[in-house]
Amino acid sequence: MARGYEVRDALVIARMALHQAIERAGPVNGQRGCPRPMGFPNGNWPGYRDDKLPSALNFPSCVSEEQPQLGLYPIVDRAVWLQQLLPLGVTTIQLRIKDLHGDALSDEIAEAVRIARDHHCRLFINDYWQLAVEHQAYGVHLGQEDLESADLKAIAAAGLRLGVSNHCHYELARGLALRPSYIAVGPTYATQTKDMPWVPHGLDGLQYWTEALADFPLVAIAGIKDHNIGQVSATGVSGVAMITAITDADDPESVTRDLMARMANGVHASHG
Ligand SMILES: Cc1ncc(COP(=O)(O)OP(=O)(O)O)c(N)n1
Ligand SMILES: Cc1ncsc1CCOP(=O)(O)O
Repeated sequence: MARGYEVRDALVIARMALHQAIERAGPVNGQRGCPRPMGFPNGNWPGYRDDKLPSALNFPSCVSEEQPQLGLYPIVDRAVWLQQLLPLGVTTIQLRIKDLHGDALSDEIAEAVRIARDHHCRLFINDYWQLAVEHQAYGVHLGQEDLESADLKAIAAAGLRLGVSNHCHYELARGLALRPSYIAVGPTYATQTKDMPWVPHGLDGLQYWTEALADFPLVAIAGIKDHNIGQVSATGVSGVAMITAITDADDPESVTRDLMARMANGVHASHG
């Protein structure tokens, strides 16, 4: 807490530190049981039990030998974007609709699922998990506050993948307990696209998450653009999610090609 963490984060970090110290404890100078000096804990996540959430549902993996990374992960609000972006080689995309209801919403999701299937693209539906299940989308993306209202068991039983948003140690302990298919962490940088009451983690923060969450495909989000995607990618994240860098571009197709190239080349291309 002296470092400015909230109480819940501080408790998670303290548990990680304690368990990591115990795990690393060993003979020092012939004396047994002395904890080895260590820095900030980057593993030994505490098990988190929440009466309102099921645990360890083991959602299917979203990476495979053929598609080992999530890659560039555009987030769009209409199926027509999939028609435009998937032929370019985008292999992961999210449909995040905030302004449709009823049949219009359902039709838009059905259309996106159809296009994604034709292109063998991993389509995650934001929030609308029932419609994602109904139309057999590839996966669902949920925020922390959505986790309690969604029927996570039904999503898992239908074989859909799950991605979860996380912003801090406490949320990660909670999110990890579900064994989701990927873990999104952010904000990496400041963004105007969504109100975020969190201090941006920056590249150092993101690098820390990649070490602390080495077993999970990680997705970075917020404020990621052409000038920083190379460095973001070089931290070792599996996916790089973005909205406005693509959707506000004058030429979204050319920008998407450029972003994919910069991602593939890692930090080298970001200086180009
Ligand atoms: C990849 C990815 N990461 C984070 C979010 C944000 O999701 P959520 O917290 O549910 O907020 P809204 O998107 O519903 O505003 C995301 N959609 N995708
Ligand atoms: C939906 C969402 N969740 C966390 S940040 C964000 C918006 C990211 O948008 P941008 O890529 O334009 O910064």
